[in-house]
Amino acid sequence: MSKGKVLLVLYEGGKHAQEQEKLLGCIENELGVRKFIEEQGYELVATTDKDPEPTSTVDKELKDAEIVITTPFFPAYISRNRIAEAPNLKLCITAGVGSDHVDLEAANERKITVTEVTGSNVVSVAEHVLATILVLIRNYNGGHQQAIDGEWDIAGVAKNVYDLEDKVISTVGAGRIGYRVLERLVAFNPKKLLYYDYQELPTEAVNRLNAASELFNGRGNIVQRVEKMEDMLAQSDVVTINCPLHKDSKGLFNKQLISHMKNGAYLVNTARGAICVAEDVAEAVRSGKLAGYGGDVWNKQPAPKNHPWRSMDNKDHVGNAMTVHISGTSLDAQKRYAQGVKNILNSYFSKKFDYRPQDVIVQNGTYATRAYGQEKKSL
Ligand SMILES: NC(=O)C1=CN([C@@H]2O[C@H](COP(=O)(O)OP(=O)(O)OC[C@H]3O[C@@H](n4cnc5c(N)ncnc54)[C@H](O)[C@@H]3O)[C@@H](O)[C@H]2O)C=CC1
Repeated sequence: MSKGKVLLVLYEGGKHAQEQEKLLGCIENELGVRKFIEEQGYELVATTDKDPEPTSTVDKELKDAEIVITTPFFPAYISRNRIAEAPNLKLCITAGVGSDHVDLEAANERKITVTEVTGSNVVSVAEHVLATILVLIRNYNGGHQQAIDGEWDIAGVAKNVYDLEDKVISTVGAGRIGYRVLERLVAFNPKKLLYYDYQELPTEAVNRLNAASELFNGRGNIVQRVEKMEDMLAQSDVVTINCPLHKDSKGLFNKQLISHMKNGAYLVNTARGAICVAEDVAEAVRSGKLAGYGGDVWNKQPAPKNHPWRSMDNKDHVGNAMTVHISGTSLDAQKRYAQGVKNILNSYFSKKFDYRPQDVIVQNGTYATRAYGQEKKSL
């Protein structure tokens, strides 16, 4: 019987892979799973060659791969066409969180299991959200640029510097990351913390945030769920997006929705680039409608050199806080999701299929989570 094949698609580490052995998420270090996979009698094929369909190495190897491991940081799109050309495919594993690069409907039709390492990088992302908000509202880039350019124009920087304290901050999506963002924001004494999510936060989770704000800031009752997105946006100084990419959230933040935001608000997106319409966001920053946009996710990754978010800025050149897709791949997160991938592989190889319930996105032809759209029913 021929060996089963595991296909692993990761980004290139180059010299960094030698310099930093903790960089498990790059192709050279292969999440540290090669020995384990080969001990199970499987073949491991690792590649960075994921585009274009249908002539890439990914396409060639999918023809007989049983398992495919991909990562959101360098997404190999497991499209409907690729699934159709992968007759042996049984399991997709996301090394990280967010499996929108897999066509979940097509996976369900084939009863392919799609898993991810839920929670492995939610703190990492929440910290990056806070950092991005602060870079923007503190006009950090403006001050730093002056410092390294030998300038000293205080007014030129201060005119775009605000405190986060006493502001209204909202999250689109109050799941594992969205909630951790709200937790961390309490320390900044916000006026209100709003969320928009078709899944309501448990009462105890809301009470916990309000109690913390009462304890630290002397003001409780700051958390509110807003039923209508536009109402939330109209009162928010800062909006952070923390929902998955699916058919209802794709292109959600377009010119029309952005028009409901406060003039001079900040928008932070560490969820998925395609939740925002790239050119509409760039135009909102250029026009000053948005005081700034920041995040680490792009609608195409790697982002082309001429992507509008690489050059967009406002008249004071302080409206852009973009980074490449790194928030969920800190070295701490890589250690967690590499271990999580190994645990999922073990559940598969052992034929127990005893995956952690929270790691399963789709299985046996149905959704195992409600996070990918309101109408999705849990198992
Ligand atoms: N930048 C990065 O490195 C990372 C990005 N992510 C992204 O963040 C997303 C969220 O991650 P988690 O919080 O762990 O997921 P989660 O599943 O715990 O929470 C997502 C929440 O969004 C809600 N939601 C779904 N569609 C919505 C919509 N249209 N409007 C409002 N809320 C909606 C769901 O009901 C759920 O409560 C992931 O799907 C992924 O795309 C996750 C990890 C790393």
